[in-house]
Amino acid sequence: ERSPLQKLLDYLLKGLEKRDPQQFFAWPVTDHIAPGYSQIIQQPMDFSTMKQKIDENQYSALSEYIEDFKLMCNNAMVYNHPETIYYKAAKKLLHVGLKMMSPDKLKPLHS
Ligand SMILES: NC(=O)c1ccc2nc(N)sc2c1
Repeated sequence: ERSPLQKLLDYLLKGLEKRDPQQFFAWPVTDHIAPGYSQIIQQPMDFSTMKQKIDENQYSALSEYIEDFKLMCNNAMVYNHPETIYYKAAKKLLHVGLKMMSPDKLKPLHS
């Protein structure tokens, strides 16, 4: 049932989740833990939602998946102030994640 793209996205998700050991990005952010979140962030995203979208074959290309990853990290850098651990974790995750998924890193898998 898993297409090659779904298998690639599963593999990349595992790599990205490893870089979020505190699980700040594992689940949807609630207004309970983050006051006013749903008013400030119009398009929430988290790893569990990305996993669900992989399983439901909602990604037709790696680029769409990378957009959700960037959305997730950027949301955290909008809602949280720069001095917070959440902002800092998001900034780091974004850079490490994009490096992981860069064309030169993925070329051997593509050939
Ligand atoms: N991903 C986020 O923006 C995020 C995650 C966890 C969390 N916990 C708080 N008390 S604020 C907060 C924000």
